[in-house]
Amino acid sequence: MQELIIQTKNLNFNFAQQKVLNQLSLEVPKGGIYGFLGPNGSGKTTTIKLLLNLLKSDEKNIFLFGKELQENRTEILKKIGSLVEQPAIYPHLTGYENLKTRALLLQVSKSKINKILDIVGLTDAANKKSEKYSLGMKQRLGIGLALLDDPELLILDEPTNGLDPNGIIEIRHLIKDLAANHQKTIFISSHLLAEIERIATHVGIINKGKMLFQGNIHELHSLKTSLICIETNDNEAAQSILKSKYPSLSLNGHLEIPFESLEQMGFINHHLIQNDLIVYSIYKQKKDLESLFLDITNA
Ligand SMILES: Nc1ncnc2c1ncn2[C@@H]1O[C@H](COP(=O)(O)OP(=O)(O)OP(=O)(O)O)[C@@H](O)[C@H]1O
Repeated sequence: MQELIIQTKNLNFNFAQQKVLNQLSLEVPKGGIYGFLGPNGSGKTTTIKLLLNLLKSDEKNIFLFGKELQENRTEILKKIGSLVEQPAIYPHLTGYENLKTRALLLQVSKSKINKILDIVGLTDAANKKSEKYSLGMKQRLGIGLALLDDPELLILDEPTNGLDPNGIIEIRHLIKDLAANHQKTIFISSHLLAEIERIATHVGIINKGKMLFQGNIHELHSLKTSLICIETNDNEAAQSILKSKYPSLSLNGHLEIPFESLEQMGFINHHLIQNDLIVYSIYKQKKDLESLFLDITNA
């Protein structure tokens, strides 16, 4: 079995009377990029704060690097770099100076700074005041600060929030590079399925504090059912012709029928033509993850 870097076992958490996390069991394997997906208010930040011991759970059911968090707090937290909400950056200092200040605090050698600037793509902007940085550059500096102590695990809370497309692409490349070339395990939260789909090796989907799906990205993809989309010269007539054989058929501008086989597509095409309809198009379409996510979260 794969080594788990983060594991929670039926984690619960309340804010006053509000149940925010409900029996949440996370399993984050070593070396992966785990996308933690959920709509706003679903409990992602609360989970992250619990993992970082910024919030405390009474239950001893959070394990990092195979050890219980409360009893091994110092040892565990030393191996984690994080970016939660805004990066803690001094705006009047340059990128280099921000890293140097943190390096002094952590007693990390200054020689690491240039390497980190290179990893996060800020070498050219190293001597620019960080207040002049774009939001994406600030996020990358924040990740650079989190990397200073060479953590094994990086926890990033919605790092692409508010970024322009270019900024999002740069963070995406950085995260992939950190996992592939720097042996980091990365836990990243997001409310954007398309974003997570592009980078994650594993996915957990939560809603209202409950885990709805957890698995690797291939398992998520295989959940997607394909549809046959059909356009004809008279979709309503086509609907009544096909309805008895395909009761789950739906009409959304075009006809949609769950895909079974290529033979089935051929049969439908033939059947419609035999009934004097003109078939403009008939094609197989994979249900996109966005609609899958809606299906799961509305379940
Ligand atoms: N300090 C707090 N006191 C009381 N309730 C809180 C507190 N922090 C969060 N909550 C509530 O807990 C629930 C989960 O919030 P959380 O921030 O964990 O969600 P999230 O998935 O990270 O959402 P977002 O993407 O909007 O940050 C929400 O209903 C929120 O209002």
